[in-house]
Amino acid sequence: MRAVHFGAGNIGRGFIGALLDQAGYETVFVDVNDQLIEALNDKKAYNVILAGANETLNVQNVSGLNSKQDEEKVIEAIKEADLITTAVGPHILPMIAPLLAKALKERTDRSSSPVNVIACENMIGGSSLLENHVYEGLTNDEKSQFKRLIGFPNAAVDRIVPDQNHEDPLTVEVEPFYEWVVETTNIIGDQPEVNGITYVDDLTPFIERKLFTVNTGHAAAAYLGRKHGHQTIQEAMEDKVVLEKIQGTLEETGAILIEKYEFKPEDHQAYQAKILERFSNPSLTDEVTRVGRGPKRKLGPQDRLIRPAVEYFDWVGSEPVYLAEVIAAALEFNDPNDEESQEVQISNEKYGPLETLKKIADLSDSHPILNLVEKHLN
Ligand SMILES: NC(=O)c1ccc[n+]([C@@H]2O[C@H](COP(=O)([O-])OP(=O)(O)OC[C@H]3O[C@@H](n4cnc5c(N)ncnc54)[C@H](O)[C@@H]3O)[C@@H](O)[C@H]2O)c1
Ligand SMILES: O=P(O)(O)OC[C@@H](O)[C@@H](O)[C@H](O)[C@H](O)CO
Repeated sequence: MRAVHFGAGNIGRGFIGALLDQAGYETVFVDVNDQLIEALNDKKAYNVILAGANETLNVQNVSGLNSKQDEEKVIEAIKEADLITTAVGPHILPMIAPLLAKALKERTDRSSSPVNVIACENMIGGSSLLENHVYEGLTNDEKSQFKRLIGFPNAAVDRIVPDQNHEDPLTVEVEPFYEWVVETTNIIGDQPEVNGITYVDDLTPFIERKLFTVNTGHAAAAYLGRKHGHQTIQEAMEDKVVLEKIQGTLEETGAILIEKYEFKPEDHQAYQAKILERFSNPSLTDEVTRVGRGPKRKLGPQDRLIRPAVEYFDWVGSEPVYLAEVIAAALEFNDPNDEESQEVQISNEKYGPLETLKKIADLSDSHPILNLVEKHLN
């Protein structure tokens, strides 16, 4: 079986690539990083170290292509693929869509064999977003052909993979835990057979539980950790003041999730506890700058901070004070190497942080979250 995976980065190599190899796929990684592509073609294998578990997986049957320089080869690989996956980041999905569309058009012109495209990104509806971008340049006939042959099932992926620093650029150290949930609704043809994928009929509770617990908690640790002078998530978790605020934030998102999806409170508490333990994993060093990257995206209306903060008023009927503090810290997150954080800082200076927040988070002038956030702004 053959897979094409866009994004040979941390989650691409450390999670999706590893599971695809175990399931018997030959994987072509498509990326723009020449160092990674050359190393993949040179070695045809790489190591995934399970941090703290004393276990290393050797992932084989892999190769690399550059999405800009090897366009024809990417198209050929997509024509032959049994599965297509991505882990490039939500902002890159629109950029890979034109090449994907071109390749899928050539594929559907010649073959009636169906294929599924699974976006493994931290967002709600990642595959649907990619599908919309892929459909942008299609004629109505092409759209109906795609509807018949190309599935875009949405997914939730969970595994903490920090930024890497090894002599071999392909080696990747990951936490042992993982979860990959795929929605059956939009699958065309057979479900991809990958050990480790859990298929569900409705992804909504799974993606919301993951994004608004793992990623909201992580964002709290990163932004409040940075504010309190910490370099890593592990250091932030050791600071009692920060930890208490992370726990408070998770209680707020938990209250919404329990109410909305009727999760048993004790099950959700166990889920939260497991996540806090994962954040503290002493075998990992996860920089607050990685976890806090892209604050503009993370302050978006559907993302991990604003969506639960806004929903808290309706579902719980009181004020999300911890979420408000994290939102304020996200607005103040200043990493010179992070383009989005710099954009936010420039906007803060020009228009003020509340105006910046209103614009990024698409909030009305009178939204009650604004007053709560203001209390925590320096
Ligand atoms: N790292 C984690 O802990 C983790 C866990 C779950 C989900 N995710 C999600 O997975 C996605 C990737 O995150 P990551 O941590 O692996 O990031 P990363 O930066 O390590 O990897 C992204 C890869 O995409 C490549 N890329 C960029 N532009 C491209 C293009 N036009 N075509 C092909 N490849 C391109 C980059 O060169 C890089 O190798 C994100 O959506 C992230 O939210 C990450
Ligand atoms: O990848 P982002 O930027 O959306 O979020 C940063 C981290 O919270 C994230 O990568 C987690 O490590 C991951 O989602 C764990 O499953």
